[in-house]
Amino acid sequence: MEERMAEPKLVLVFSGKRKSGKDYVTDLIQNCLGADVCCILRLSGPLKQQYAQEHGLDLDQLLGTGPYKEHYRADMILWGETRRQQDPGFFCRLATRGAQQPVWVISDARRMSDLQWFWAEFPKQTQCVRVQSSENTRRQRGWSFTIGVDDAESECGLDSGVEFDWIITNDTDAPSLEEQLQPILSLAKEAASSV
Ligand SMILES: Nc1ncnc2c1ncn2[C@@H]1O[C@H](COP(=O)(O)OP(=O)(O)OP(=O)(O)O)[C@@H](O)[C@H]1O
Ligand SMILES: C[C@@](O)(CCOP(=O)(O)O)CC(=O)O
Repeated sequence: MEERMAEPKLVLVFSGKRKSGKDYVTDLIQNCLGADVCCILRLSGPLKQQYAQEHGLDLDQLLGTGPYKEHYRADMILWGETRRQQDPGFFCRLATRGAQQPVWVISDARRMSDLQWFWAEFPKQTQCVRVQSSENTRRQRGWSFTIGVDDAESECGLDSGVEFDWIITNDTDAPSLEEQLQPILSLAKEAASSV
């Protein structure tokens, strides 16, 4: 039985490479709109929860930004992929369960099957947003290329074949995030206030 209570007015599905700033940008959006209007949903949330439980790990650290998560990333990816092979929408359904706000921000789409799930469930509401940063910037934020992670579907699954509705460049020499996010915020405010 589906636990979802309300249909969202807008679903912003974010993707981007590691340390491109997906969390930073989506937090900014939520701060601008308010938590009563906009929720941040992470597909990796239920994945990490289940993975931590099965492996006796510290969920808070897996949800954080530090090296602990990176240590387990490759194995978490493989673990999640076995679940997705059986049911590609598994984590999408869990992550969106019970969401009530009119604007949903999905912070971490990684695979075409993630986008396809949102397009199928919410064809009118779904907009795809790519966050991009140069490798240099990402390195300054702690990224380093890892075989089995940065060359795998988890990081490369949306590199091509997607026409993003919006592309946000999160680099110091790009226009400010406030400026770049303006049209998305306007759209979200409009959607949230529609009946
Ligand atoms: N525009 C910015 N200004 C200052 N710091 C930033 C900016 N964008 C990102 N950061 C910082 O860079 C780090 C990585 O950003 P963030 O966690 O948002 O990336 P991510 O794409 O969600 O990474 P991951 O895939 O590892 O979850 C964080 O410490 C964040 O605060
Ligand atoms: C295992 C995985 O969910 C980790 C995501 O971690 P994060 O979004 O970078 O915090 C990535 C994946 O599902 O491929």
